[in-house]
Amino acid sequence: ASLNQNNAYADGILPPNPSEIEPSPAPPPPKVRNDHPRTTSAGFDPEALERGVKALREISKSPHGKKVFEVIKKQEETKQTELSAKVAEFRQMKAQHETERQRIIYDEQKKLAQHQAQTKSQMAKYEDELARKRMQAENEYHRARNQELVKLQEESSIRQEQARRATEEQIQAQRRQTEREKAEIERETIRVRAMAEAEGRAHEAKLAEDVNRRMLVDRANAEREKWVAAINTTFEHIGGGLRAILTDQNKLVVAVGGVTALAAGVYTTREGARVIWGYIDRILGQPSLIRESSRGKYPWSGMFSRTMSSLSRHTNPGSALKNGNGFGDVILHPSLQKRIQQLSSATANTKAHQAPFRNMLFYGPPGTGKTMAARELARKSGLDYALMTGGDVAPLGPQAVTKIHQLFDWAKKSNKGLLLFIDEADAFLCERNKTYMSEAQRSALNALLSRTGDQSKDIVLALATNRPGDLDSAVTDRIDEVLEFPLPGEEERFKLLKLYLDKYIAQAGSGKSSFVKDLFKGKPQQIEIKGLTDDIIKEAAAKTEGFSGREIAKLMASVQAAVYGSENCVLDPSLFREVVDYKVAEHQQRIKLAAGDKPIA
Ligand SMILES: Nc1ncnc2c1ncn2[C@@H]1O[C@H](COP(=O)(O)OP(=O)(O)OP(=O)(O)O)[C@@H](O)[C@H]1O
Repeated sequence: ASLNQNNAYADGILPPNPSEIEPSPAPPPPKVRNDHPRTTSAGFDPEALERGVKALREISKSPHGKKVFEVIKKQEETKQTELSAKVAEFRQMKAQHETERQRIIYDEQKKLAQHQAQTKSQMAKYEDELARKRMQAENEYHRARNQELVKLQEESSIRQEQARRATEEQIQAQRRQTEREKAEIERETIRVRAMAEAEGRAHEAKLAEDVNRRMLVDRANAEREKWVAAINTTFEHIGGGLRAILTDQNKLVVAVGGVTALAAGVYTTREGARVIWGYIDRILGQPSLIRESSRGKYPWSGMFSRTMSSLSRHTNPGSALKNGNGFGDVILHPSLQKRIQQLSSATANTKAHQAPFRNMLFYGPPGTGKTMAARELARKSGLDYALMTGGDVAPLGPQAVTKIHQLFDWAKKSNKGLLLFIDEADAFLCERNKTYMSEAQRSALNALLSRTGDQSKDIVLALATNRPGDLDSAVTDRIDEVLEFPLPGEEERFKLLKLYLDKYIAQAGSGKSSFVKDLFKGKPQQIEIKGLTDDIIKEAAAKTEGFSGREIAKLMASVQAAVYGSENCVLDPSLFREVVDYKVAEHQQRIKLAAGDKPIA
């Protein structure tokens, strides 16, 4: 039985049972109270053993002893049978386990195969996808390339078109140039003819003059002889006198003393006059920084011009109201004009109430009428005005500070109050921490700042600049009114064209031009204007978009020159249009050059 049991353990069917491996101990005998235990020195109590031996002896003596052993044997056999059944049962279970394991392995392998098949199909799908994407990318690339090629072709055709247009324009420009040259040659021919005629006339005059000259020479000879005789007589007298002086010592001393005293007197008078004049000039004269002033160089020098201007205002009362709004010859956008008018009346009232003046800043592109507006503003507000240019300060070097103080001292002397207009203010009043600014310039700016620190009752400061952003912050802080002067709009250009047409062409050679000019230089030739309607001028105003007031004035001066260069001094629409077109092309060319473009050959 123990052998079978051991086999079952070895097969792993039965778990080892300690109770079965060790023989089960005999049931413990009933405990008897031992009041006097006999124990050895090692603590062993042999009493229980003795009781067991006694019980075994009793069993062997008993008649049923044999039976007891047999019962035990039978019990042992029953136990072994049970154990064999259990072993068989465990073997069956093991077989079942094996079957189950095989099934699981089979299932696992099946799953693995399925998984592999799935992976394979996914791989195939992925590769297919990749191939499709590759094809798509290739298609995209081809399409982009095609587009690029199309674009390049388009650009090349545009370039060809531009080149064709440029060539056409060049041909046209050359044609225009040829026409202009032809006109020039014609003009030159007329001029040469006129000169030849003039020369002929001059030759005739010369011949007549020769006869006159001969007569004059005869008369002059007679006159000369008369004078020579007179001089000879005079020198004879002087010689006699000198001889008398040299021979008489007293007379010689008196003569030498007299001449020396005379020379010393002349020298002293001349130097004294120079010193006194310098002093008067310093006290009363206009500072050198002022380029133009309504006060004149000396207090008395403006009298004549003031009288003349008031006379002309009386004889020609419309002169100040030329553009129909009482603003002289200045043509501005109505809103700007209104603002300046308000400012001038405010300034006039300020002066009447002895209140401090307000400083102004005019900014905008060059030639838009800033200086003219400042002059008009001063005139309308009843102030004197003085004009200086910021660019004049730097060349003065260390003297600039003195000159600035001199300027403000002079300005303070005006009884009416003075509008000090500083043109190109950015050249002088630019940011102080700029590296290229010299020490002298910085000091001059500081001098101006110190003189304008408080609100003044004598001086209105009006600054004009094309670059307001460059001004020093301390300067802009002193500004009360800021006015922008934009390029003239179409309506303003029309008015400007009419104004300068009237000034340079209609009035050219008429009695309205300056009296003094007429007196000394002779009248210019009168120009005849034919068929120049308002519509043609409006057309020119539309074409001259982007022109400043100065450019329009120059355009009309060019029209005047073209008219004088023409055969009969007549201004007709075709000549007017020709000059306008030429000037517009010139303006465009200038803009292109300014933008860094190359000029068209
Ligand atoms: N608004 C305008 N009305 C009439 N004429 C004008 C006007 N603007 C400019 N002009 C003409 O241009 C010339 C220059 O004008 P002005 O000196 O007033 O311009 P500006 O703005 O002060 O120019 P800059 O900034 O170059 O000093 C004038 O003499 C005048 O012939």
